[in-house]
Amino acid sequence: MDSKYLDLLAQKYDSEEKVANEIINLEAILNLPKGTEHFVSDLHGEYQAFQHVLRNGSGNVKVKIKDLFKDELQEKELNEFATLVYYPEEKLQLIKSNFSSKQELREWYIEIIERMLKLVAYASSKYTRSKLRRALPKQFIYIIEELLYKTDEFTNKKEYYAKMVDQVIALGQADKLIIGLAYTTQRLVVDHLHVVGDIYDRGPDPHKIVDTLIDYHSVDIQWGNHDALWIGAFAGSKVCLANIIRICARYNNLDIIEDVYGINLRPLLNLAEKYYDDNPVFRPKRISDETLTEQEQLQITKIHQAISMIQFKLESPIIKRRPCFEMEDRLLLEKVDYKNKTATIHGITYALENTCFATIDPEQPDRLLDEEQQVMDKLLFSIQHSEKLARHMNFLMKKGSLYLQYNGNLLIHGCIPLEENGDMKKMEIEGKSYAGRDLLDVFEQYLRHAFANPDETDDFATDMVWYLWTGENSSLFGKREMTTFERYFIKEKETHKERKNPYYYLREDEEMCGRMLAEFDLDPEHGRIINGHTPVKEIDGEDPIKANGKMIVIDGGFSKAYQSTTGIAGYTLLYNSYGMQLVAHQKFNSKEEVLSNGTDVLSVKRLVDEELERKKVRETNIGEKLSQEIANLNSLRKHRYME
Ligand SMILES: O=P(O)(O)OC[C@H]1O[C@](O)(COP(=O)(O)O)[C@@H](O)[C@@H]1O
Ligand SMILES: [Mn+2]
Repeated sequence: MDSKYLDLLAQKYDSEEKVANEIINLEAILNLPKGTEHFVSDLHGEYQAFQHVLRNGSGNVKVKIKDLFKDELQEKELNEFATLVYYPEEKLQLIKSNFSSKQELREWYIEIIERMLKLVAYASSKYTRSKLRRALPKQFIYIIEELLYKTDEFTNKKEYYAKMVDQVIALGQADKLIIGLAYTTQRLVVDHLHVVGDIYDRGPDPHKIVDTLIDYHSVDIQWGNHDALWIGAFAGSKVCLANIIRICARYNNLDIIEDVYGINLRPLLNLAEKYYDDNPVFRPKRISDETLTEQEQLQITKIHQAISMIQFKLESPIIKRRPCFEMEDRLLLEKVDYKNKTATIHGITYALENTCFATIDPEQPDRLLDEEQQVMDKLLFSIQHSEKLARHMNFLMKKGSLYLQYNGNLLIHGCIPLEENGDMKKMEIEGKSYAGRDLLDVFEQYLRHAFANPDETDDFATDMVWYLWTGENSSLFGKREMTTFERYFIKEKETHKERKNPYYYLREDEEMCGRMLAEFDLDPEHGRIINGHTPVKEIDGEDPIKANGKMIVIDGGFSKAYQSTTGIAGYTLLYNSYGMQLVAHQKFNSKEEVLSNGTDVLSVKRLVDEELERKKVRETNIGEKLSQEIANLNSLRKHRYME
């Protein structure tokens, strides 16, 4: 071992006892059961539903409550208590309004505090005390620890404990203590969270999800295609920017752009008002409850058209300057016969409907009008100067990656591009050929380069981020082409089809999954691939657990827009020391509903795999790091304190 490193270590552990202490501590931790990992994906802006699964730990909180109290509490009381743990602030208000006397309330407090303490003790039983301490509400650490670790076999301290709780209540601190204990429980049931992509688009509150993740105790993200699109916009890609605005308009979410991220849409609106009219296919999708006025709908419809046409125009020069993207098929504006309103695609001529080509010069269909150019310049400037967006995108970059190997599993949003015969699909980039893991690594390098150089807007790296959104070989997209243009303007459904990469049927095969795991240096025998991106249609009998459990697809439709296709409201995956369980969530209506009638979203658990022996920290990624630390400490001990 490097002697300089030992010197540094010796500064921290400046006596043999200190070194020994730390070794004892770490060795002991290695023998604890592994922490619970929680996987979610395709959240698509559905903050409330996401909050709910986070707060109930995908049903884990309820399990713990039942374990502890099933003999003493009725079903209704169990549910009430669970709701108190999920939404302590609101539930406390509701419950407290039912008490008529102070005495009644006081008795209730005593009972609930006792119950909460039992729950925290149980939920933390597989963690160290120091980990529990970190999860406790700061202002109550001392009191909670006293109450949690009360060992009063000689009953000398009975009154002392009772007085403590009494005083908490008398001094008006009971609510805060209960709230703190509820959040501690939530935090303890999930040790680490994985978000397997697609936080953004379609739903109303992606920013609130990111804010929650920023404050979350332990999290990583595997970017989804929609997340990459937002990163791309912030990194300077105008075509990515046009796409995010288009999708926000389509789903009636322009306030995310305008109010949340502070981007002025006025110039775009002016342009839209000037060139566009009503158009049925560009009307916003009605997925939010609030009703828009006719005037507002019309405005969005016009913006939607304006930004879509800008998007189509912006795609063209990129396709032309990047032959390696092999996207010439997508030069659709050039395939249009503007006089006859038809387009010839793959040799077939189709009539175009609901067109909005007012800003198109048929001679140069991809030329932006000066006005369009100016609008995009302004939009790009303000998106790149949005402080809030900067904070959110920096976070996605810091915690995110294209894929992740974690505790033996491969986490990836979309796919590993494959040939039909199962070979890794090759892509030629700047004169070099890449496939499999190398391809994904080079994609990630470009994305990071683009992000680090926001002033370069037309360079290869920035174009590459757009390719990740829509290119055939993109591991995030995984389809032959994105048929946005066709779906707006052509009636014939055959043109809407987006052919999937062979990965999506090959992943049903166990051996193929093993090959992909091996490509990422993971053990095919024990590892699994955790995927998002393609909604699993339970409604049609599709199984999210594929390839004999080697492949788990957890896109179950948090996105309300997709729930009618999937038939459920999202999957989450839990991986604790006993094994893996997939949880299928039923439709989540609202927090208010949970609060008022105590009903929880019914979740159905399915066992993916049961460990024969409980998995320990030693066998995890963190365990590996700790073992390395132990080795270093042993070497310090040997070379500095024993020789
Ligand atoms: O349902 P919408 O809003 O039209 O979006 C459809 C588009 O979204 C995509 O499915 C990509 O989004 P996902 O990553 O959520 O699948 C495209 O392939 C498709 O063109
Ligand atoms: Mn996706």
